[in-house]
Amino acid sequence: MPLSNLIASLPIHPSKTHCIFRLMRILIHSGFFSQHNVTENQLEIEYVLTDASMLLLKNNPLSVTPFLLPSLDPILTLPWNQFSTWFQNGDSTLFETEHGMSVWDYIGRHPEVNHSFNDCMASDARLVSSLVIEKCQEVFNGLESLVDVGGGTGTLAKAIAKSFPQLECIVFDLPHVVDGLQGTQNLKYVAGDMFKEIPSADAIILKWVLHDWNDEECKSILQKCKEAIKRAGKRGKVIIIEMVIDNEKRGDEFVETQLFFDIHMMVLLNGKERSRKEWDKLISSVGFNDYKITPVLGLRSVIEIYPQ
Ligand SMILES: C[S@@+](CC[C@H](N)C(=O)[O-])C[C@H]1O[C@@H](n2cnc3c(N)ncnc32)[C@H](O)[C@@H]1O
Ligand SMILES: O=c1cc(-c2ccc(O)cc2)oc2c(O)c(O)ccc12
Repeated sequence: MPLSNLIASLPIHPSKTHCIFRLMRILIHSGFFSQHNVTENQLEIEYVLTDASMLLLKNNPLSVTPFLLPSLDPILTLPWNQFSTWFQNGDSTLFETEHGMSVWDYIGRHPEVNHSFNDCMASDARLVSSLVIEKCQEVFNGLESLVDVGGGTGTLAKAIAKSFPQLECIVFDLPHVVDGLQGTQNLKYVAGDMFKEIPSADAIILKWVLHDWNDEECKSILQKCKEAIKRAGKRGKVIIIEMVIDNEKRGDEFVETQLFFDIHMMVLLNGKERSRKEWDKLISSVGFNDYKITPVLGLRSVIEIYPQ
């Protein structure tokens, strides 16, 4: 779209029209638009969407807007003002300093936030599911049963159950997340607490769960996963979908986004993004002796871990 059309189609005051060129200039610089033509006349500059901005379109089924918009909610932005207080008190997160309780208690007590959080996660899971199914088919070969632990409202498990109809899938999450949700022929919902007991299966999937917790909590979750796959009788595995911070192999902007997400986890959830070395230490500390990292999901990787 030429700048002249863009200005004409926006409901802005005439005194502000010159600001659109400057806004578009920084959006080009940050990769959300590119310039289609070369011209000396600003009003004739034509802008086109990039891969990044395509993901923000409302009518794109893989749109990430439902994930990004809640991030601007004051419930999530106000805790960022608490760094100074938080560094001097004993609270485990800045979220707790701001709201007086953990994210999980807050979500459990506010149904509208529970709803928006689950939508946010479902939006991310839609994008990741399409990539996992397209690029990681072999991860699911030979499996008969799978539990998506902390699987939210089941977006990822539903996509896997549909693509692999021989696979019996369970979405396991807290009662306020899964109660009342309807399963399908090869997918059911089970409510419970992953720190107590996880249903048995050949494989456990943990997408965006471990980065919510500290190392000790992750060890307890992985221990419960190990017991669950042992009870199923086969060798089994745990499939983790998370970031692997790898400064040596990745570009600066890529690592910067991962490091920023790490601070997001510090603000909200006493969790963290882990480097290759930290994953290695965590995985081996729970007696998983073999693992494979496949970095095919943009900022995230598929990490398959196997018990002894
Ligand atoms: C960040 S969300 C990830 C959701 C989903 N895996 C995804 O990536 O879209 C973490 C999930 O863990 C669940 N969770 C938190 N504590 C849990 C517990 N003790 N037992 C089971 N699930 C839990 C939350 O309810 C939430 O759905
Ligand atoms: O990006 C997020 C946001 C949240 C979140 C949203 C709404 C709330 O009231 C609290 C937290 O939680 C996240 C999360 O648990 C995660 O694993 C990744 C990203 C986010």
